Amino acid sequence: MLGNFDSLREISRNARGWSVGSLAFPRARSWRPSAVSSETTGNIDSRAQPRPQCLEHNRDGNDKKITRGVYAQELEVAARAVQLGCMLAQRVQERILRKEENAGSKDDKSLVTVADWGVQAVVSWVLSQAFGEEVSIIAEEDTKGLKGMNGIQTLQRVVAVVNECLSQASVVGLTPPSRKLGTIEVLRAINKGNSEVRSSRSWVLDPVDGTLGFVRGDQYAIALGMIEDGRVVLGVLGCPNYPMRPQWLNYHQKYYRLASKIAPPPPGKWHKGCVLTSAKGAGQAWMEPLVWNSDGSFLLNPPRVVAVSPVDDPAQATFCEPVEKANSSHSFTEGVADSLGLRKRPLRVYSMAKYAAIARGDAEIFMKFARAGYKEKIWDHAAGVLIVEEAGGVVTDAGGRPLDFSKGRYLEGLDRGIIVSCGTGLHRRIISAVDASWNSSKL
Ligand SMILES: Nc1ncnc2c1ncn2[C@@H]1O[C@H](COP(=O)(O)OS(=O)(=O)O)[C@@H](OP(=O)(O)O)[C@H]1O
Ligand SMILES: [Mg+2]
Repeated sequence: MLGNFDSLREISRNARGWSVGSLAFPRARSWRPSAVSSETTGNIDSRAQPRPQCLEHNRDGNDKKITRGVYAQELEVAARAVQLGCMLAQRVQERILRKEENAGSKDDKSLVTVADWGVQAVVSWVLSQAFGEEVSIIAEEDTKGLKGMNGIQTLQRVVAVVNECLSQASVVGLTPPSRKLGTIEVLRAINKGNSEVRSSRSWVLDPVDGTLGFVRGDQYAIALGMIEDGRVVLGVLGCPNYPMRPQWLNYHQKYYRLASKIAPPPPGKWHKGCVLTSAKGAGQAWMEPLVWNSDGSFLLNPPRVVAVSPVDDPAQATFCEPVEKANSSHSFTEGVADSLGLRKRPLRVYSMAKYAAIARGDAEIFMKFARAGYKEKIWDHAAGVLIVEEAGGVVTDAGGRPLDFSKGRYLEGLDRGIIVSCGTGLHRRIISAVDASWNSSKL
């Protein structure tokens, strides 16, 4: 196993592929031409863009590799880890909807499920295999809820789903562990998410962002970022239920599921689910569609470039916000929307799928104004901010300052709220509108 990130430069390449730590990546894994056909990608996006130049074709034409700057290897590992997390979470969500699994609550009364712990264990395991046991991971979950009489049964289900998922790691091009992980190993993997923040490099993980949406069968996200010297340098955002047709974002997933029962999507074609990726300085963001199989696994599709919307006229803009007004004041954003001249009704979506909507150009604005005293956590924003910025968007607090990821687990010093938009012109207008409405608001 490689001991540290510097060792990544020593990544070994051989005839079969390459490896990072003890993870082997087969040479022609997910970007074989067979997985690239329009049959499997479906009607991905009417705004689909030409293949990015960063997708290099090898001379034999049978193998494609992605080079995404200095963080290419980290991004590759992170994307695979999040894809595995998507598989795990989606299976648990199905079980919750079939009432075979349920959610519990944490000390702060927020929801937690087998998927929150399971995804954290899987992502942490993959990162440790790739970058060594001393990798620093700052993640949302701890193992308190897995202790005691009540916790032990949940823990058994977490261990089972983690092993179920890791046994299928080859779906994402990773080598499954040689034997099942034991309870102690799973607990250790989850606990690794409580590392101290490092000044050099720390991974930041929200294993299931938007847990409320998750248990309600709706949108949620798996968000993994990497912070280096206080700046987010890499982001991967898995959105397993993100619809191929963005207009479906307006509806709860239960309608989508109903429609899918009446007219099932053709097998092997993309209809929902994607993983967005980018790295600092790439100047681009990518989306990998997930083509779900009936057994809860998926086919990987080649990444394609996504970009923010070119719209800068507020009258044409769509703005998104959290579903729960406890998480962001709907009445305040209504006032801002009014004074900005936004005409469309707000798009209320659970989780960081809102960042995905901005990066993909499906919406132009995302605003979040939490109640006074609430401290935003870095894992709820890191991956989304990086992806939106690299896709051409802007993210600041309401004072127009970049979010500060250098102060530990929280976004310290945040001025009022978070504003995400597709461009600087629109962004300036939003900030002015927020200023104009602020003093008369009760926030
Ligand atoms: N009181 C309060 N105010 C502001 N924000 C809060 C608050 N409580 C929680 N959270 C964080 O919001 C995350 C969920 O954000 P969403 O945009 O998905 O909200 S919503 O569920 O659609 O309303 C949610 O992320 P998850 O815990 O991962 O679901 C929290 O980190
Ligand atoms: Mg969250």
